[in-house]
Amino acid sequence: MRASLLQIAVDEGESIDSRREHVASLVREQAGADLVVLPELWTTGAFAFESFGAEAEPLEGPTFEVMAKAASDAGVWLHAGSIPERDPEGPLYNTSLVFSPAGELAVAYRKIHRFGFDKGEAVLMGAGAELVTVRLPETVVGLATCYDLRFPELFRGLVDAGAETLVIPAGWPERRRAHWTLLARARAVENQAFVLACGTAGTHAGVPQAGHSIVVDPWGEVLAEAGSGEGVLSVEFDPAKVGTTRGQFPVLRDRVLGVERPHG
Ligand SMILES: O=C(O)CCC(=O)C(=O)O
Repeated sequence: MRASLLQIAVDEGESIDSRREHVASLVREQAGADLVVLPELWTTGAFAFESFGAEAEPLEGPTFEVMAKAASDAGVWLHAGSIPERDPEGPLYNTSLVFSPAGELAVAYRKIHRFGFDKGEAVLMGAGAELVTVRLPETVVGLATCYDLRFPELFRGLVDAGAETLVIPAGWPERRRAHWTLLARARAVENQAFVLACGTAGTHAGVPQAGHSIVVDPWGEVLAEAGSGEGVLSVEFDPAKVGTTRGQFPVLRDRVLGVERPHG
């Protein structure tokens, strides 16, 4: 299976319409890949809190339309990163969109863990409440977004739902790059799954981004890692390695559930 992670920057001098077209053309250049992945909130920038409200879109808004077409033009599965979604009935959400090679929406995932403690996304957006997986021809993909990476129980839930490949778009800051690579490898090792984590390049809203998109195999080996600048991280991997790793070193089988917590 071949995946391309598009590590793009959010150039504040470029309009969002123009960025959509530019990203769509990068997706089209990946024709021949099986899966293409974009970062988190690449229309606004994950830290451009003040533009979330103004730039939020309905699920089937302009980013949806442009990305659906790009997926079908390229004939690829497209994880189109996330958008600030405006739910007409509720709050904003940080919502990831996955399109099939026919350009149809396969699944949408609303980020469960919002980042910022008492500020930013944590107060401006609602929390998703559902784990989401999607079956591709070669593997079952489990979805998570950026800060979700810090919460292992979410990933264990995805594995229990059948996930073999964990795809994580992000706008992770450079300041905590060491956590990003460490946690990506930890999620791969503990879940015996592939991790495809696509970060953002450059600086937006004054926050330098880590970049360093990374692909890790179920044994924890790094198959590919980007630098900090813009670029395409392309990688070939064998999804069957999940089954062989889980069969030969059956850690997941040894889970002990429901251990009592200490009292007092
Ligand atoms: O957890 C972190 O250090 C970064 C998380 C983040 O930037 C986000 O979720 O947008």
